[in-house]
Amino acid sequence: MVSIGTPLTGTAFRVLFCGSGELGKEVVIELQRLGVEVIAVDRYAHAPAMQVAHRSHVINMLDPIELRRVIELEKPDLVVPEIEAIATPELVKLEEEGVRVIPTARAVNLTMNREGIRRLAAETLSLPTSPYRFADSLENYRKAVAEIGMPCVVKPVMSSSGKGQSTVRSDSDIDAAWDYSQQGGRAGQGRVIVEGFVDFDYEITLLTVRHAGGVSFCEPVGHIQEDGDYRESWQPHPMSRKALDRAQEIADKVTGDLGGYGIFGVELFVKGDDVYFSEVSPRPHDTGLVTLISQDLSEFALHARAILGLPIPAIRQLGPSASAVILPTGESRQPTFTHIEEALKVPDTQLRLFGKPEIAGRRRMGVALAKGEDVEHARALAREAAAAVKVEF
Ligand SMILES: Nc1ncnc2c1ncn2[C@@H]1O[C@H](COP(=O)(O)OP(=O)(O)OP(=O)(O)O)[C@@H](O)[C@H]1O
Ligand SMILES: NCC(=O)N[C@@H]1O[C@H](COP(=O)([O-])[O-])[C@@H](O)[C@H]1O
Ligand SMILES: [Mg+2]
Repeated sequence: MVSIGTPLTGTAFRVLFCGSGELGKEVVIELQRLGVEVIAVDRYAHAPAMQVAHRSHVINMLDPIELRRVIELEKPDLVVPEIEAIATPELVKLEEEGVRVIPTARAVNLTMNREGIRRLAAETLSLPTSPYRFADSLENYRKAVAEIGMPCVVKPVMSSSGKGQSTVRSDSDIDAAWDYSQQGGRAGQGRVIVEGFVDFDYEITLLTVRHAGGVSFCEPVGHIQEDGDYRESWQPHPMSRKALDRAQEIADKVTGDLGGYGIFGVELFVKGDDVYFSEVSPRPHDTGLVTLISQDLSEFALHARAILGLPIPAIRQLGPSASAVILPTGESRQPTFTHIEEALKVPDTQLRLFGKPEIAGRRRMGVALAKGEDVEHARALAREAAAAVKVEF
């Protein structure tokens, strides 16, 4: 039996977030609705999820000592990783000592490093992936590129949202891609993955939720990425029965191995009826922001329910829907958003402004959401709404 006490008292059910960005913010809101006490942690103050949590801590989450200190101080019922950049081996130790990590410390540790999850998927679970090599010196990297062939995609093993990622199309790109990867990694320099370029027809995120009642899949989320970072997503993405079956099989296998309760974003490339595993987030996925408008239970609500051990008897898809990011470039510690009236004048359009306290360069600050007559219509409305919002620095 699940029991939830009263926040800020001795009976509270307490959840601690490692990472407090826009994805965590929506999960925190869902947990608040269920009367859960929430503690938000991140590397900087006033992060989005901190603004809706009961309290927060600012620490270097890559430092195992600081991470342990905060978890031992707060003694949460659940620790919910929200980003990859955490001292995950320390979470493995803490789990052995009885701390509950969502979905499992092993899942979080394996997926924070591309090498862990890629070897698990391709070598242990025999799932189809792009060909790949790992390298940690310029010399080995050049060898890896020669073996994989061009075009190929180079990524730091520890990075996300496309940071440090580039595609090598000709000899003249080779050294530049290495240099770029050495600047873009999040935790330490060096190791990269070189992946054969998959010439896919389309790519999807298959949101997969593992919960007390079993495994449920959301309708496939289609998306477009630029520079390795998401720009637009939509749901449902049309797929052949065969490709969808294959996608669900892959998602079931990989999330089954990672284990635990929660939502997973399984990233897949599809060519004809062939499906290739790319990577998986053991947490809500940015492309899944579309579910804020496209489903009765968003991926964030599903995560909240699953981690609490609550039932998910059905997930209702509400029709063709899309999201488009608000991704300005500028410098400010107090950006202002205007022309919001423009963005919201169309029926079935919504906006999320994340409330990030600073922008230095390019940063995702919000997202526009829309429903339409079909996916193309919804995409056009979401793009228009996102473009209408002006940011003043
Ligand atoms: N091997 C590949 N072949 C073709 N395209 C690729 C390949 N690897 C990555 N891409 C493209 O780059 C995008 C980002 O790649 P990937 O998901 O590995 O990066 P990421 O930094 O983990 O991004 P995120 O954190 O947003 O998931 C993919 O969604 C896809 O569009
Ligand atoms: N693809 C992963 C992803 O979208 N993660 C989301 O972005 C935040 C970091 O944003 P920031 O870089 O603007 O601080 C993370 O905290 C998470 O919510
Ligand atoms: Mg990805």
